[in-house]
Amino acid sequence: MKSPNCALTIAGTDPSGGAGIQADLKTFQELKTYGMSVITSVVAQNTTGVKSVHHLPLNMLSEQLEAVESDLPIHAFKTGMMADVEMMKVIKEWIQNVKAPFVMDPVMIATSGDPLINEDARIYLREELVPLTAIVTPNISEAEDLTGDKISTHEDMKEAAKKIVHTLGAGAALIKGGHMQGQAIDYLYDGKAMYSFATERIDTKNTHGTGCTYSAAITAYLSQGEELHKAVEKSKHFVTSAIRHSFELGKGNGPTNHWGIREEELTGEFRNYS
Ligand SMILES: Nc1ncnc2c1ncn2[C@@H]1O[C@H](COP(=O)(O)OP(=O)(O)OP(=O)(O)O)[C@@H](O)[C@H]1O
Ligand SMILES: Cc1ncc(COP(=O)(O)O)c(N)n1
Repeated sequence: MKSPNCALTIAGTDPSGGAGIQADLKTFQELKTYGMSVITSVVAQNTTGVKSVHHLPLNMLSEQLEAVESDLPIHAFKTGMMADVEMMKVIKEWIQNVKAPFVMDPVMIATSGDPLINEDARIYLREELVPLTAIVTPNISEAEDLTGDKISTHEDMKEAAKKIVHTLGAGAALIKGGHMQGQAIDYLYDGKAMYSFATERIDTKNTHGTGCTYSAAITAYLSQGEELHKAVEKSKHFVTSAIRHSFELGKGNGPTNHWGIREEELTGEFRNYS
């Protein structure tokens, strides 16, 4: 059998299975991508919020990265929760030797409102890691944090995407509009063109892990050699299906359904995107 495309996630955990490493691996699997994972922090969390966090020792982080990289191919990788500057320094050093597209989900705050990264780390992430990315995928508040500009309109979202590429040095920026009013519209700017991806807003509170799932899907498609804007288009489709078929599980914001896209294939429910 031919060897598969391989994707790696470097992120924190979610024992309730909807976000973090667990969401990433489920997404890779659904998209026929061999999934690998390096854990940064063990997070005691569920659909209602974060209870406590344990950061792995730095040597365990670098040894996990080395274990994967020295033995298996990495066709694309993503980062999620990286809680402090020391961890980011280890990851940055490792990235210098890896020739694969880097997808950064600049995780700062969980859907529940709990912070997942400290203040110094936000600055390091912006100045040292964003310039290494193929694409960075902030939601509105993360884009505001990265650019220092308030975002109230769709024009503001597009300006933020341009600033993240031209001023901060990202390869591309995808600004996610899940927290805006009206349709769920995301903007992708790759340094040349601006693309928009729009879907209807699904009336649900069960959006735990949408950001993780979306960026993991982009990573999976890039590992398959898909062009960036096509990878985002297909991933938007994937995450929308996951939200549309999300689960009423737990007492808070329930998780998305990583096999939602399969439900739609079965029922022929595909939607169009622009
Ligand atoms: N209710 C919804 N209906 C349809 N699409 C949605 C909805 N909420 C979010 N999305 C979409 O889900 C994706 C994730 O966007 P969002 O802005 O929620 O990211 P995030 O804030 O990182 O995720 P999270 O809310 O899990 O932290 C985007 O494509 C967004 O447009
Ligand atoms: C370990 C970890 N990483 C990221 C998130 C963000 O998840 P969400 O997509 O719900 O904001 C999370 N809750 N936990």
